[in-house]
Amino acid sequence: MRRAVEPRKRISVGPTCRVSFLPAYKDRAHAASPVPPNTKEKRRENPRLLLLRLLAQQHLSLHRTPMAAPAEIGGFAAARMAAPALRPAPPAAAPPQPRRAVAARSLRTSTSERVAADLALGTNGSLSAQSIAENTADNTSQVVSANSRRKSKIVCTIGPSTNTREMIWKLAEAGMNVARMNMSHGDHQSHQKVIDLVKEYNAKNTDGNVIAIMLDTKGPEVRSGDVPEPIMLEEGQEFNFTIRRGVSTKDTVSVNYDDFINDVEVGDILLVDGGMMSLAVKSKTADTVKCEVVDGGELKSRRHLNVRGKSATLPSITEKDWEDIKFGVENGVDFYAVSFVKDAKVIHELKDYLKSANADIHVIPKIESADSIPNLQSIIAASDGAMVARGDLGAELPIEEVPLLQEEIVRTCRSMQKPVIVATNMLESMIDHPTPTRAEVSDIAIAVREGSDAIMLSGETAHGKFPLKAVKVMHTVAQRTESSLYNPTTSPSLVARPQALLNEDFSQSQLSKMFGSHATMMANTLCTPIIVFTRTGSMAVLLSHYRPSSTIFAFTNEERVKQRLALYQGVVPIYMKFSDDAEETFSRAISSLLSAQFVKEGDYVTLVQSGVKSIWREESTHHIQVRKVQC
Ligand SMILES: Nc1ncnc2c1ncn2[C@@H]1O[C@H](COP(=O)(O)OP(=O)(O)OP(=O)(O)O)[C@@H](O)[C@H]1O
Ligand SMILES: CC(=O)C(=O)O
Repeated sequence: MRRAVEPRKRISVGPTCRVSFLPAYKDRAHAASPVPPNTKEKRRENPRLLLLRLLAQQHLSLHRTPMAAPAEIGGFAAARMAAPALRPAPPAAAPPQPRRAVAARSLRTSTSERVAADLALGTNGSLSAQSIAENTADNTSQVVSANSRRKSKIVCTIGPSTNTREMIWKLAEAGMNVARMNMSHGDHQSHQKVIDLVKEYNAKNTDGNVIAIMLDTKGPEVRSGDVPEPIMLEEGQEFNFTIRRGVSTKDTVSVNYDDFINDVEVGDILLVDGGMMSLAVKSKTADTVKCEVVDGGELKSRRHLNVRGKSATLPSITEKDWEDIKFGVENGVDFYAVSFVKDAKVIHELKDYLKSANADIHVIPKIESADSIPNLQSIIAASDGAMVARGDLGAELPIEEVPLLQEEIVRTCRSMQKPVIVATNMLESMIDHPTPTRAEVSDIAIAVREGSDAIMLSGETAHGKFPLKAVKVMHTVAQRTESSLYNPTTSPSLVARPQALLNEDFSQSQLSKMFGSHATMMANTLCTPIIVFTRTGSMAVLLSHYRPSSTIFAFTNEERVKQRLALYQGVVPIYMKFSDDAEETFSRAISSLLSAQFVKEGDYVTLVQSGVKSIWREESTHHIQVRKVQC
């Protein structure tokens, strides 16, 4: 059954119709604005008005033919030149138009010779410029509902507290977006169980709650051996680490790495569990490192050891990691989080392997090694995102560097349009307590404000006492922080971006960027969610990069793409088969959003349709429409 979008008929209109739309919108926009509309000067400053006029005069959508036609560039050049003329025209040039003519609901530009804006007219003639302006200005409820969806994604580490069917379901319902399996713990059998449970959940929940699977490699980490029970380390006592296997006494324990003896020097500081305990190296024998405890505590089984300021000389991907990577390929996981990456070479090596194995798995390097910092740009450029792995980062480098590095890594990923995860200790106290510290709450808020795509829970969900409460706290804090960030009327940077883009070359990717930016502005201005149709995921990723104020509902006909998009900020990925008939596809998409109660009758939605494999037509197309949802 085809339903859900308002039937419409397109009419080509000239500039007068565009002008007729603007005064009605303008008056309404001013009515909602704190600035009284009583002078032309003040009208000129109204960002909403300026934006709407820009959109209309730039003939918003770009229609690309496969060959880059000079006319396309001309279209944009014309738009640029038109910009100064956007100032309010003298009254004589902007006569009031009949309200019936309205309807800037569908703004479309062809950049062939015909450069025209198609303005859609509702068949009942009811959607006037005034009505859309009213709807926009009085659209508070839609803004609230569209924004009430959390945009930052939550990664949960699955461990003994959460590796059951019941807990995976509850975590998903509480807000988990990505399930992380740490290959430093457990075995393939236990991880297989988790993968199967997550896949079962995904198969049963097809309405937008998608859980991606991330396999986190152990990497070249140095760990102490198993101990039958925790060993208490007291400040000032002597304690030894030996490369002999299976040793566990009250003053000596094994390490799993033979070159530990060579990597460590007298005077080094050894950190246990990222600094929870520390020891100073006093002397060495052929197989044992003798230390004095600086900060004591309980040494449990398989604790992580770092040497302050040094990376281990092990290869970034160890033999165990290759086994785990193959396990990931067999199970079709969505992401690898790769531990202790030092340079881009290892990313290329892994990607080459994945290509040869025909495995479409994205690679997220964990930035945690001291050696990785000088190579940050090239590592991220070679990858599909990054994780700020603050635990080891703060052990290999001075702890006070962590916030600055976090900011830099987030910024670098954002500039390359790659997703970034901030990880470790986010709600550490909730491993044992049902409420977080205020500092932890602020930490989440900072990660969200910095623009991270995802925030991660480790021990909180893996072995903590309150895994569900931790997810709920993370959800609530992220959502509250976002509500202070995504206010279209106070986001001037969104208005500034296109000008920067105009200075770039008009390659296909630049046009896509410009289009994504415009679509974001349009959705922000009209306070609508965005619906994007994407076969490869790239336009959804681009829209996520521009951080629109409302949700991005990304419809894709590729399961892999749907899974992967679960990590991206603001994106709700939904699988759907595309019809050959674009209208049919739109209608089905709106119907599924209606039945999942993501939208309701009367809401406006911004439909974004673009890319080289567009559903709209054969050739590459960029197209934006705003439509009203009707049952
Ligand atoms: N699959 C698992 N099986 C058993 N215990 C686990 C599992 N995953 C995690 N844990 C427990 O939860 C703790 C926190 O998990 P996390 O993933 O942060 O590991 P980690 O060892 O602290 O550090 P890293 O993230 O650097 O590998 C672990 O130290 C371990 O005790
Ligand atoms: C996540 C992780 O491995 C770390 O923070 O060290």
